[in-house]
Amino acid sequence: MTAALIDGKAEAGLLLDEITHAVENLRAKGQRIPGLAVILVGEDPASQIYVRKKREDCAQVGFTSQAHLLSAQTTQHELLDLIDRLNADDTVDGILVQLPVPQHIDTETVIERISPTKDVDGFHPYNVGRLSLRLPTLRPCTPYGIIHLLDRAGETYKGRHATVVGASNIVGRPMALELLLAGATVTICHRFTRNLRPYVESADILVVGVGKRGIVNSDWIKPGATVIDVGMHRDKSGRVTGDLEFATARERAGKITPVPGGVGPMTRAMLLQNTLSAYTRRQRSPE
Ligand SMILES: Nc1nc2c(c(=O)[nH]1)N[C@@H](CN(C=O)c1ccc(C(=O)N[C@@H](CCC(=O)O)C(=O)O)cc1)CN2
Ligand SMILES: [Mg+2]
Repeated sequence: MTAALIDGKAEAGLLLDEITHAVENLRAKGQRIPGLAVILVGEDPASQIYVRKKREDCAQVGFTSQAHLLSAQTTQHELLDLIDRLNADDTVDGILVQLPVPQHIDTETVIERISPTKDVDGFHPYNVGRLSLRLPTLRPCTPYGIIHLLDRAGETYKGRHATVVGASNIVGRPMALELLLAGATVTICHRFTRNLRPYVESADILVVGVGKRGIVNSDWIKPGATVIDVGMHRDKSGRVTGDLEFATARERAGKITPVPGGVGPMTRAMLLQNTLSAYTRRQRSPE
């Protein structure tokens, strides 16, 4: 069997078209346009590229955007001050701090400073708590994008076993909450899981977001399973690959996301979707 490809790039493009259309409608009615503020601390080259792409995405759909590119020496106090100003700025609907931040800054303190109503990354404990209580509001972009891709691929959840490998705050944990919300029976595997193999072998839906190649063996994939690879690795020649050995995984799976062109583009699209949702909520009930 050769798995059908889940085309994240194409799906993201469709969603961006819908958002563009929504912005055109707002413009036609003379209403305010949604705005995103992106903060980058330091000069990490990959983060610089992601921030630039996020601003290009905003321009494409017609959102306003501001970039705050701060030096690596920025103090936590200065960063929190900026977040306070953006929280109070009525033209800003979404605020995101590109991760990782430098060592001297505490990630959790920064995330908690962002108003939950503007937390378009969906990382604030308020928004993660709401997701865990089946009251999703602003949802972490990568898992939300994966659910979008699974839904569009006709996936069903009730009575199905979903295994999530990796328990990070950005991917694994919220992914498990999303799959639970959708009705799947969910297993989360992490660094203390002794024997990964049986959990992978029994997964109807497998999400791998470990950040390392070779942890999950593609030979373990249940024939016909739906496989989502969240990993992203760049080799010396610049080639981008996922956590899984793709050729073998594709021979076993029923449906599979490629890397690049799977989860990544959908993550970016969901950020815009969240910004539009934050805008709509704030228009309805401004603070
Ligand atoms: N504040 C946040 N920080 C980080 C997040 C996040 O969601 N919010 N996620 C990652 C980085 N990231 C977005 O910020 C991101 C990374 C990669 C892609 C992507 O589209 N990847 C492409 C391949 C890229 C390439 O070819 O260079 C793909 O998979 O097709 C999107 C978003 C950590 N930080
Ligand atoms: Mg830190």
